[in-house]
Amino acid sequence: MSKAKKGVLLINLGTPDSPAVPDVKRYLIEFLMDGRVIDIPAWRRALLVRGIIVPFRAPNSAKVYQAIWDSQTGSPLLYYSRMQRQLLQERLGDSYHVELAMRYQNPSIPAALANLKKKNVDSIRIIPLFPQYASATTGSVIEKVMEVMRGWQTFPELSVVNEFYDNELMVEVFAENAEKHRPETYDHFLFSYHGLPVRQLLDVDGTGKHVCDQAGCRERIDETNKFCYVAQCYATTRSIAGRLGLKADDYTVCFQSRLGKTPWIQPYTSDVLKDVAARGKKRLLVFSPAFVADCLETIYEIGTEYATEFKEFGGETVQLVESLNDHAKWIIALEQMARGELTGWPTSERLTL
Ligand SMILES: C=CC1=C(C)c2cc3[nH]c(cc4nc(cc5[nH]c(cc1n2)c(C)c5CCC(=O)O)C(CCC(=O)O)=C4C)c(C)c3C=C
Ligand SMILES: [Fe+2]
Ligand SMILES: [Fe+2]
Repeated sequence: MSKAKKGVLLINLGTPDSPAVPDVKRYLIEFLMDGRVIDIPAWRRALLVRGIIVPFRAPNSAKVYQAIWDSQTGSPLLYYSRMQRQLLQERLGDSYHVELAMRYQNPSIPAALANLKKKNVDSIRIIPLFPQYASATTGSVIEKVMEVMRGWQTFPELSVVNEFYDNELMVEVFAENAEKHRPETYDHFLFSYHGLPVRQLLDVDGTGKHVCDQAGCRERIDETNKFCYVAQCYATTRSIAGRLGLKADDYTVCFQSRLGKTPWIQPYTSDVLKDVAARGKKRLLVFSPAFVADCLETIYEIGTEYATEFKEFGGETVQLVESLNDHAKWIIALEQMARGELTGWPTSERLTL
């Protein structure tokens, strides 16, 4: 008789099945029809997404996906995610079964959960692959898992790693990857996180009125703002900057990938690029610690688009710091999360950063 196993489910955001326009359209529709991503009434979302955003955006997105798509390995996000799953399975050994899913498209969450069910696992540890908690990412993953499992008759023990923004090994890998580029040869550092509409943060403290600048989210993280994406992004930044010995003046935190006209978290990366170029900075080293794998947002948006913009503003170089990808220490961090050695809940000591 085979022995009982523990289940682990890694979940990242998702990528199209191919960079062809119909596949990119299907991906964008599933992604942007998620009410946690475009958080407006369903009928308005349907009109906006199906009638305006997807028809206009898909051809251009497809071109960008074609630019980053590898002829052998396909989407970088899926390639590194598969590698992370494989390496984690090797570290955990036979008593664990590790599945990978994407919130949108494939491999799907229903398929991964069906595999775990077939294995009759004792427990499932869900690890959304987003260091900082956001309703649009981790929240959406949790909601989808709940929706799929609703019909199950028996439930294994369930747990979720909500966030790992202050994971020491993660910080160490970003710092080591930066050191390969000789940070002393750069004159400024950016920490560019994926942005969010500001209204998606209003309820992070349960008041419905949260305002990051009043709550001090850029300066500290504590019991009052522990679920705030902005507070977690700044906390990650302080940890990486501290590990590299950077002073507050040496770096700027910014937020990229704005979509639509509503206010998103500021400062926007484009504005910061303009500002630092105007201050005479020529060489930028850019961290992207909202992602655990290189993807369209790092390789193309930072490595190509922002690099071009910075040159137009008078700068010279934008160097992206490689993401966690298949780094051995990152796989150990995943192993610790999978084994429950790190719950993802910050302890009181870790809260005072
Ligand atoms: C921290 C992770 C992410 C957050 C937060 C997030 C929010 C968010 N994203 C969009 C719209 C788009 N994002 C797109 C790509 C994309 N986004 C993330 C991660 C986060 N998104 C990743 C990892 C990727 C890349 C996937 C890949 O295949 O490499 C895209 C698609 C590409 C494009 O057309 O630009 C869109 C659209 C919104 C609206 C949002 C918050 C509400
Ligand atoms: Fe995104
Ligand atoms: Fe905040």
